[in-house]
Amino acid sequence: MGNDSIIKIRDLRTSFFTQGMEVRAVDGVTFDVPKGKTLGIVGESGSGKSISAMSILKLIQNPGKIVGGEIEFKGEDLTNKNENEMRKIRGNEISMIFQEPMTSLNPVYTVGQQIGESFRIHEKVGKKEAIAKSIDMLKLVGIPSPEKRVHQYPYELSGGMRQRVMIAMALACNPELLIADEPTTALDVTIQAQILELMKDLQNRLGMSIIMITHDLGVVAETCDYVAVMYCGKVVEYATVEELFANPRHPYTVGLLESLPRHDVDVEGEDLSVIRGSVPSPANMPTGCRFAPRCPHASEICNRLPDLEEDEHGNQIRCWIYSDEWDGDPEVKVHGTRTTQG
Ligand SMILES: Nc1ncnc2c1ncn2[C@@H]1O[C@H](COP(=O)(O)OP(=O)(O)OP(=O)(O)O)[C@@H](O)[C@H]1O
Ligand code: NI
Repeated sequence: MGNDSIIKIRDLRTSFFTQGMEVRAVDGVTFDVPKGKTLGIVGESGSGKSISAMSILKLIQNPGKIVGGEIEFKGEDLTNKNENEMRKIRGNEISMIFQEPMTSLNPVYTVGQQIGESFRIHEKVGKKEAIAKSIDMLKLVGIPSPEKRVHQYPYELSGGMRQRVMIAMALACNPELLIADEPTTALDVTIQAQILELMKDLQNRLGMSIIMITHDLGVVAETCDYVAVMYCGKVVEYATVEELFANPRHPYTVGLLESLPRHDVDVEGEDLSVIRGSVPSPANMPTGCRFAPRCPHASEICNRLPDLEEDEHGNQIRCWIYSDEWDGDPEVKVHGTRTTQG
């Protein structure tokens, strides 16, 4: 990967300090986003996906704090930048789409004022030109009658329209990196498919890189080139989307895939295989592999924390099974970590 990455995250750590305790929301996260590609970040609720994204933009607020690591964007470490420098990067070189469009759009400004603000700040254009450019953006994201819509307020639009406006805002500055945090979760499936299609199309035309945060593996399969699987603030597996689905290595990834409803087999009356147990609480975090208490293959060595190691395919896996030191069932190493026949 290396040099053709738009952003390289190295050992990123973000913690919240509450009630005399350190909650390590992001606990040593490492990943790259190759230029012009889409990286999906998946994982159960609370695994640190959104906090990772907010850390990249340095939007973490008290009692949260980035406590370590590097965020190398176009060769520069963002962790060293001050608020002024970050403001020039946000909504310019890197922009973000948040999950809930209604809370991210300002109810007292028109669509055009909000999209246009980006042009006025970053390109220093006048009011009229900003509106004209906003209309172009609305066209780009497929909003009908943009000349009318540009003067409307957020409450006058449907949920799908508002999410398109959010995308238009995020794209107004022609960002090199777009971070989309569950951009379609709140929308119905038809609109969801349209929005994802639109993002892909815009990526092809504008050449931007995307970080797509989702817990929907269907969305990942449709939109991503690479995937980082997160568990308890750590990346446990990083692979191309093809490899991840065809050849998942980490037992947690396998569990996620096995918990997907399958359309090819009749599962009626059968329990869907879901990962046993639940995510450990921050106060009770295992010191070894975070997934060990839920892992069907856990062995003695899993009491130690495994590193994220690259294998011969360039995939990265944080699991002892794939190391020379593996002391558990040797069969697992040979036949993989699947618990059911695939
Ligand atoms: N304001 C806060 N104060 C204390 N802890 C926080 C705060 N915000 C987040 N956390 C901690 O960070 C962890 C990761 O949160 P994050 O929002 O990144 O999860 P996520 O993977 O995006 O989950 P979801 O899929 O539900 O959006 C949480 O489990 C929580 O322990
Ligand atoms: Ni989140």
